[in-house]
Amino acid sequence: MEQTEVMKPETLDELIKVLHKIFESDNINVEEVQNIMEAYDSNPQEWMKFAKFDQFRYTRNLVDEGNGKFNLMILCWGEGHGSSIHDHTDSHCFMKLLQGQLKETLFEWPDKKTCNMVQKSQRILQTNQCAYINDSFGLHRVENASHTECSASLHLYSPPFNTCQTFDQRTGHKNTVKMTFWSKFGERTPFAARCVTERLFHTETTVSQENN
Ligand SMILES: N[C@@H](CS(=O)O)C(=O)O
Ligand SMILES: [Fe+2]
Repeated sequence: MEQTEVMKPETLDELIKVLHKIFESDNINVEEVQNIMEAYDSNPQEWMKFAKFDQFRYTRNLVDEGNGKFNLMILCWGEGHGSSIHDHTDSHCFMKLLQGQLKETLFEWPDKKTCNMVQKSQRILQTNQCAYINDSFGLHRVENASHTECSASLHLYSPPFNTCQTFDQRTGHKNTVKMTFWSKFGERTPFAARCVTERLFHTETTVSQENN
């Protein structure tokens, strides 16, 4: 696949511009995106306005809607926060560490008969590193294992999605989960809107609304 020369985005804005350009095409070169995201040296001054933490759970903060081609967001992980085991709804998922470390544990899809969840591998992602996953790699869980430091990561999902499946590690049972934003473009998502969404999802479907 054709790859434009690997350039180093000097700022987050520049990175976003390059990503827009790359995703104009329908053929995505995963390595190219990964390289470009990794080449950006995280500068907290540039992304601080998006990074809104919660005391209890990791938060998802929308940064850019990528002309409908991708969603770019900053996830904020307090000490000990983590996600459930989940899939990525047939999308590309790039995850670049902006601050701190994150532990990523990879799992096989549960066995159809036994429902067993098998752990494949585990790694620690360091600041500025960019990981990649899609459903063909399996499932993962991400955790900030630190008890003293928070972490922040920049995620790009293409195409964008707002539900995924989570899996119980012991039983392999899955749940469909709606994924919401804690903030959008630096502004906290209105409380009323969040409540309405929650009510709709709890009464009209059985989809639970939470981070995964
Ligand atoms: N995929 C997760 C974050 S992570 O644990 O990879 C999310 O978008 O909330
Ligand atoms: Fe994920």
